[in-house]
Amino acid sequence: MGLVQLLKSQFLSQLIICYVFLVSGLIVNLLQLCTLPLWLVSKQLARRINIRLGYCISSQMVAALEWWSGTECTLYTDPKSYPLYGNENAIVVLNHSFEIDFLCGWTFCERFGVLGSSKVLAKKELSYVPVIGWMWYFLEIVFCKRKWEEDRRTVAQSLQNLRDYPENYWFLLYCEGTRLTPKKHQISMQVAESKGLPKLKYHLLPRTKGFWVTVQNLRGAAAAVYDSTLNFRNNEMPTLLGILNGKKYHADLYVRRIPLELIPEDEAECAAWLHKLYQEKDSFQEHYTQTGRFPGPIVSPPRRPWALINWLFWCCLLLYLLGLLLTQLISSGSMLTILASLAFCSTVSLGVRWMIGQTEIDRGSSYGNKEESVNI
Ligand SMILES: CC/C=C\C/C=C\C/C=C\C/C=C\C/C=C\C/C=C\CCC(=O)SCCNC(=O)CCNC(=O)[C@H](O)C(C)(C)COP(=O)(O)OP(=O)(O)OC[C@H]1O[C@@H](n2cnc3c(N)ncnc32)[C@H](O)[C@@H]1OP(=O)(O)O
Ligand SMILES: CCCCCCCCCCCCCCCC(=O)OC[C@@H](O)COP(=O)(O)O
Repeated sequence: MGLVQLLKSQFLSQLIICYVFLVSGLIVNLLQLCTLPLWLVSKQLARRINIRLGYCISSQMVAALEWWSGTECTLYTDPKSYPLYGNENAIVVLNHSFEIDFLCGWTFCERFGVLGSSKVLAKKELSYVPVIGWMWYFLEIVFCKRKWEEDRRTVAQSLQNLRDYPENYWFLLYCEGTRLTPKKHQISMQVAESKGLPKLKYHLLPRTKGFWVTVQNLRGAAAAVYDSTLNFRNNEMPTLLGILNGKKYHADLYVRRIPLELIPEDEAECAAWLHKLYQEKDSFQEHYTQTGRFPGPIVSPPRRPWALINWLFWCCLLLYLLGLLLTQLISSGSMLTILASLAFCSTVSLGVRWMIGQTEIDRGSSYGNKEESVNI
């Protein structure tokens, strides 16, 4: 193990990264709160400011993936579609199989300049996660309870609000609705069987209602669906803790651009279209397993320096302030202050560990896990 790798694997290095993320994140959340009065005066200006503030948070995680862990992200796509990426609104359909799939998604957003404005249909529980969840309120992320009776109206309304969004965005949909586990897969395939649908080997059966409502409400605002299939080399199952440890992974993403006009308007036809899409995605994963690559040419966008620059800025600022604080603390010699500081460090460490837990499949929800949810 080299010296740099040893440094990356140290608890102290990781504690510093977490401290910078948490404190800068809370500062940004506070600044976002301050933009509230601006929404009444100029909604579009408030949105543009929040896009940049949001970038300060999400790009730190991207920088950790790209620059700290050195993870490589390869894009397989049609070179004719490539110039459109980042220059139009799009609905992204991505497989939900990995703990850091969202982070790889963010990395591609960063490389095409839409990280600050990127959107997702997220479970409501994530809105309570400090920093990320709070940031999402101001970025008009669409939350759902994964209960269609309650979601159909709120999700449609939130999507309508995005129609006049001032900057290009990608709207991410994990149509499976939850991360893949063997048990969820087994139950999901029972549902597929009961519906007379072919079984999927690598995906859960997609939930079609969210996709249909998204396509219908963003028709005319989004130009295309980006069908995206992600996998990692060497059968790796990457984790956020691995990234913080400086472990390098290699992500491969296969993207097909499908113009929105090609997607049926009728709900049942749209559902059938999505099921067919997932059967195709399954065949791409099979191809990847057999050959170690996706079909088509590689057109990879390079890393940009902005995420790293933002991260270095926050590190310098917050480590300087921490240094000042520690100097005062040591010179004061007060046992109480020293104990209070140790308590602060433990809180930061436990707080971020809890947030990382949100990304862990083993601690995932029971959604899609219960036999009673199968309508056979
Ligand atoms: C060039 C580069 C291109 C791309 C780069 C890639 C990506 C970058 C893009 C953007 C990045 C942006 C942000 C990323 C950052 C962070 C994101 C992090 C996480 C957030 C993700 C989540 O929170 S996922 C969870 C929430 N989302 C969803 O659930 C979406 C999918 N769900 C739906 O659409 C649902 O329909 C719903 C949520 C709208 C409603 O839920 P409900 O449970 O009520 O669903 P349904 O009514 O659809 O379900 C009932 C039907 O399902 C059948 N059923 C029952 N049991 C099962 C089962 N176990 N499996 C499958 N199906 C089941 C049942 O029979 C019903 O069938 P019907 O025929 O009646 O429909
Ligand atoms: C600089 C790096 C510092 C790292 C600090 C850690 C920050 C943690 C950020 C938490 C972000 C939370 C995003 C989680 C996304 C996710 O994957 O959610 C799962 C849901 O889709 C489905 O949930 P489930 O039904 O449980 O499978």
